[in-house]
Amino acid sequence: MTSTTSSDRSTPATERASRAGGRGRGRRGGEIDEGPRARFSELLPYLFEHSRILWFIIVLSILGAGASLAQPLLVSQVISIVESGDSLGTLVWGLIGLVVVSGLISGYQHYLLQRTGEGVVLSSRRRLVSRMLHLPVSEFDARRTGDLVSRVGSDTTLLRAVLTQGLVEAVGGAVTFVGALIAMFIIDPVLLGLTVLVVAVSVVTVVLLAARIRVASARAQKKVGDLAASVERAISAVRTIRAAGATDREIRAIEEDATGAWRMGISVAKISALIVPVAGIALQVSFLVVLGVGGFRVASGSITVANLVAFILFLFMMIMPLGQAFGAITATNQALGALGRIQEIIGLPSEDANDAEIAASAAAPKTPAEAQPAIAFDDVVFAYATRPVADDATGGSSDRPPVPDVTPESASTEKDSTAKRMPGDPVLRGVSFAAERGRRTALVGPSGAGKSTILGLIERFYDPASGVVRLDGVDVRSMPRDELRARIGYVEQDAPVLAGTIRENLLLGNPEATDELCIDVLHAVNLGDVLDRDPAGLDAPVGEDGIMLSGGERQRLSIARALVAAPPILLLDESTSSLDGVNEQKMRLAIDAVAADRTLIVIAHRLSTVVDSDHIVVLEDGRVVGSGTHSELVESTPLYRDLAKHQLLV
Ligand SMILES: Nc1ncnc2c1ncn2[C@@H]1O[C@H](COP(=O)(O)OP(=O)(O)OP(=O)(O)O)[C@@H](O)[C@H]1O
Repeated sequence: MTSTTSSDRSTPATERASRAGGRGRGRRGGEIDEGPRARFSELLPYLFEHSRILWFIIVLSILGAGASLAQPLLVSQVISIVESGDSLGTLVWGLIGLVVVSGLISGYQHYLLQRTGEGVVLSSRRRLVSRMLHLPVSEFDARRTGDLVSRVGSDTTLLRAVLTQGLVEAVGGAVTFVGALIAMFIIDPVLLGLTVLVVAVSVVTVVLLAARIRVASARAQKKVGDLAASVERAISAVRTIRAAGATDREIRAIEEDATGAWRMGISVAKISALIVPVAGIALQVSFLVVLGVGGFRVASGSITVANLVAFILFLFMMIMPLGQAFGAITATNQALGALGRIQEIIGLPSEDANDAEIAASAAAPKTPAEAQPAIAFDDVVFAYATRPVADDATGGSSDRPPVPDVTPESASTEKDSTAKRMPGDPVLRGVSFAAERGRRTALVGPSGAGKSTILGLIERFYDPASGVVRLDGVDVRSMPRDELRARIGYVEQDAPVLAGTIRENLLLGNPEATDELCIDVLHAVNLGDVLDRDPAGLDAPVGEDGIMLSGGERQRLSIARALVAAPPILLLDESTSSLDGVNEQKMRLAIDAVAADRTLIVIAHRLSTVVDSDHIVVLEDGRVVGSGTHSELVESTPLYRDLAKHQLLV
């Protein structure tokens, strides 16, 4: 493992790189692109999921439109009857009834739309989260956690607006619009001609502005992602930041991101502020034109007063849906901006996308499983994929991270072990070793030698560029990942304790585990006393990141979590953090208990943990430079001898 802090460990490589280069994109003035964009057709599947209810809402809005359209006709009749001095009879009641019915329809429709909007948000979140948690681990190396969280929390909510702010209502609005247009044509085609002229100008303006809304909205969402990433970074490292006296600097940096988000939000607001009054202005200008010209036409006897009133009411009805349509255009464009960010993740291949292909090319076992070591590495070469920081800086691109072109030849090129490794250079360069079944194998070597990477390849977080990793003689690439991982317990270096209770942590890998098993395992790793501390026992909370436990307890709880699943093979990446004598002793006893009946591969930073291992593999700069028992290695391997000397073991 590299000597990073635990908070660094949990943050992707490109973020670390971008921090080093000046804290990322928001700071590099001017280079903001609008990121991924979605097409309208990509939005449709989300709407089609609710097609039944949407059809029902459309029918309701057509009914509502009919009820609204009937009102001016009734009003016109009322005026004519009043003018002729006849009795109004039931006409007024009919009018009142119509107003009530259209109010009820619109209220119910509004509720259904909100509900369906929430449904769209829910399904987009489901798809996004399900894909996100199945992405290859390398994707998380290259993306910012806060930005991913913001896609789930914030971008998805913009999809709701498509429904609640118009798209479906616009369908009913279209009926009202067309109905009003026809009625106005019948009443007075000349007045209608003038009205259409005014309205056409406003429609063209809105269409031109709409495209800019989408771009501005996508930028705004991306800025919100930046903000979330910065906040996540500051909160996850809050202690380090406080201790370093960097709180105010972090606040300023976050404020910069918040201001960036605000600025983009203002851009959206400015464009929509242009769109919203366009409908109002269209209404006012057409109203004035109709009133002025209509007055003349009434005076000249071309139309009656009752018809002019009906025309004006229809005019309102025609303009109102236009406002809805403008709202729908704005909301849809905003949603498409957000959908681009959602689809970017959903469109990424999942971890197991190419598994069938890879499995077909995997090496077949040559000897029966029983005769094979539990884990074997055969001339394994591996390099981490590189992704330019700029990509991350634009919120990540949908391109796959470039896979480095590593060949066994390039990997075996003799290199000074002190030479600086460049991104994309192999981290493992022809590693071969075997971990025998039921034995304890230790991996030791300087920081950055590639020890944790080896465990990552066993778990298939990554696949080798060449060479084979075998489990019981079978190429791990030919096994379903679930099956592979079910046979292996993995305790990461500084393994995270999940916020929640002790029980929730223990049941992570085995939800069926009984309380007895959990308690036994806690005792096995010397954690029995945490149960006595809180009357809640297994249900005692551990705090965010296990903050209510000591460093040593957190490590042992992580081991206990792996043990509850009773894996035949356990990979243990010992923490680099120093433990006091008592804790180290407890840790050693825990490892002994763990090793008793299973294959254990342990990465040891303290040689004292591994001197009595059955087999020790010494790594340096991605190569195996020695293997054997402690006493053999002290004799045969200078690097091991030095390490042992440093740690006062010889
Ligand atoms: N996710 C990653 N993306 C890119 N490079 C990585 C990643 N993880 C590790 N590396 C690099 O690979 C090299 C080997 O790292 P690894 O963590 O395997 O070393 P290690 O021997 O376990 O170190 P340590 O003893 O400090 O934990 C290091 O140079 C490290 O910077």
